Amino acid sequence: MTAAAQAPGIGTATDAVLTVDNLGIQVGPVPLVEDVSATIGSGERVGLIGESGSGKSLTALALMGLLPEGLRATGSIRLRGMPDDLLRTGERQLAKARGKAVSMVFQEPMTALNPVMRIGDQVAEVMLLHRTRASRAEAAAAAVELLDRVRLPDPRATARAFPHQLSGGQRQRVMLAIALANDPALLICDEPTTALDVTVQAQMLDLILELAAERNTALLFITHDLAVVATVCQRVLVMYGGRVVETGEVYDVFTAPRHRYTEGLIAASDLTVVDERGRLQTIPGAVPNGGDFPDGCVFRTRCPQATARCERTPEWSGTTARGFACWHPVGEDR
Ligand SMILES: Nc1ncnc2c1ncn2[C@@H]1O[C@H](COP(=O)(O)OP(=O)(O)OP(=O)(O)O)[C@@H](O)[C@H]1O
Repeated sequence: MTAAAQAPGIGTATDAVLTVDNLGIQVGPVPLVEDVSATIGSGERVGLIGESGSGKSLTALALMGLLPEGLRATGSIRLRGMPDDLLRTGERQLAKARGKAVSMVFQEPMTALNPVMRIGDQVAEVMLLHRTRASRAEAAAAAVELLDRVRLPDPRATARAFPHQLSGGQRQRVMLAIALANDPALLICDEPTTALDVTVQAQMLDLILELAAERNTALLFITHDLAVVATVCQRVLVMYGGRVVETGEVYDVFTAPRHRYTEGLIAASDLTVVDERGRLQTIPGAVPNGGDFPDGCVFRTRCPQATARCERTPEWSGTTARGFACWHPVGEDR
C-alpha cells in the first residue's frame, strides 16, 4: 500500500467540520504540498507544526480557498456548511463560505486590516456581507459588542479608531473579532501570536481558547511553537517537506514521538537540552526550498538515522488518528 493510499492525517470525527483528502498543492509541475489528509471535529483544537517552509501556510490558504495566483490545489476539501468540495466551488460561493464555514486570523494584522477604514466599520462590514445583521445600525452595535468580547478597552472609542492608532496586540484582537463575526465552524489561526510580546501572547491565547470554547468553534492552530500547541491543542499534525509526517494526540506525540523529524523538533524546542559545549540542540541542515525536497523520505537529507531504505517513500504506520511515516522510527532498532 502506498503512503498516499493510507492518507496520513488525523481524526475520525463523525461530526466533522473539515475533511481534507489527499490535498496537494503545485506550482507548475512542482509539488509544494502532497497527500495531506485530515478531519477536524466540531469544537476540536488541532495544531499544525513544522519549521518554516514545511507547507503549513499554503495548506491553510488552500482551506480558505485563498491560494496565491499560479498555485493549484488537487484532492478534496469539505467544510461543514458548504454543499460542494471547496476545490470545485466558484469564487462567489467561496466568498460566502469564507467567514462562515471557515475563517482565519493571520500573523500580521496590519496587512489584513484596511488602513483607511474605521475598526467598527470593518467589523460591521463582514456581518453585513453575510447578513448576520440586517441593518447598518444593528451591525455597528453588534461590532461594538464584539470588540468588547475580545476585551478591547473602551470598545466604542476603538470602533471609531483607525488600525494605526492601536497597538499590535489590539489589532490582533480586532482580527479575531472579524474572524469570529459570523460564527465560523472552523477558525484557522496562522501564527497569531508570533509578533506579540510574551505576556500579550498569553492573553491572546487565553482569549482564543475562551471564545472558541464558548461557541464550539473548531481550531486549526499553526505555529512553530510547540509550547503553544501543548497549551492550546488536543491533537497535532507534524508537517515537513509539504507532507504530514506524524500525527496524534498532543501528549502522545510530544512524549513519545515516532518520526525522526518530530523527535528533532522536540529536542530543538527544549531549552534544557544542550550539547557538551553548552549549545542548544538544532536539527542539522536547513529546510530546502519548496520542490527541492529529496525523493523518498523528505527528511532523509537531514536525518541522522537515514539509510538507503529512506530513498523509498515511507509507508504510513498506524492509523489516521495516530501514525507516522518513517522507516526508522524512534524506539525501533535499525
Ligand atoms: N506563491 C508561491 N510560489 C511558489 N512557491 C511558494 C509560494 N508560496 C510558498 N511557496 C513555497 O512553498 C513552501 C511552503 O511554504 P509555506 O509558506 O506553506 O511554509 P510554512 O510552513 O507556512 O512556513 P512559515 O512558517 O515560514 O510560514 C516554501 O518552500 C515556499 O517557498
